[in-house]
Amino acid sequence: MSHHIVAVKNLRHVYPDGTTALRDVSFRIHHGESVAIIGANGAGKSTLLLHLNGYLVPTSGEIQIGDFPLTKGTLPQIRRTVGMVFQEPDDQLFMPTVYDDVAFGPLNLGLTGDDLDRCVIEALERVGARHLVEKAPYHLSGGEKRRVAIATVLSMSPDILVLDEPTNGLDPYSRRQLIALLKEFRHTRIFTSHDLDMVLDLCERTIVLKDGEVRADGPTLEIFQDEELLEECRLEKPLSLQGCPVCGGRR
Ligand SMILES: Nc1ncnc2c1ncn2[C@@H]1O[C@H](COP(=O)(O)OP(=O)(O)OP(=O)(O)O)[C@@H](O)[C@H]1O
Repeated sequence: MSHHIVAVKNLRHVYPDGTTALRDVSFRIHHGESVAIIGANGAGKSTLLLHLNGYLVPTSGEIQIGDFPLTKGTLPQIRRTVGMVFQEPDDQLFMPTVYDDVAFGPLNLGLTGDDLDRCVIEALERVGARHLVEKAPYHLSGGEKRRVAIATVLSMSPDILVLDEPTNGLDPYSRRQLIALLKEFRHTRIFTSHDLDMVLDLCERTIVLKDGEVRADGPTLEIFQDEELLEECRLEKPLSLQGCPVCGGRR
């Protein structure tokens, strides 16, 4: 299914203040893959994700989503395919009620009436936020906002789900719920996270960014067992690989 491939070729991004956030990033992600993008603070993870549906424009290089190169002309099509959950839920929620926020995308696609209601409720139920439907987003707690932000994207039924730090601010129960939800999602998943146990649990493949470059790209377990690589990229092994006396340790 070529229409779900994400291909990034020689991507470079320089911010207007002269900061080079991405230097020469290339990779290909195929349909159904679950891929983590990890790296220390400032490695370029958010900058990279924001290119995947055109929120940032490359300084140079190319992005292809399925059969379409990402250009101004293909942007509407690509935004229907790639659902993006931002790092800050406040960047995603801007309507007076949770219902309106979750309905915004499907409404723009032409859904109305009972079909729209069903779509909104279903998306909220999937993230355990059905009870918040009438609330004002700015009254929600941080974790509730995050769940609703994810629902705004699920309501669009994207083929590719892109999430920036999805477990940030979630309590342990909600974190586990979210992991279960992401496991259920059968299409392509790409996300950044400092929650390396979640990465190990959810992603067969991990891309490590360092100073705006791909430093490693391969099977997640292999990456987490490469101590030199982790040290060089200022990363730590997931707790479950540290023989942690509290969590029992997998290895
Ligand atoms: N709008 C901006 N203008 C200038 N520089 C920026 C801007 N946004 C990010 N940067 C810089 O680009 C680099 C990469 O930032 P980015 O947010 O992509 O990193 P990150 O890997 O997502 O970090 P974190 O783990 O802290 O979220 C950093 O040096 C950052 O200071």
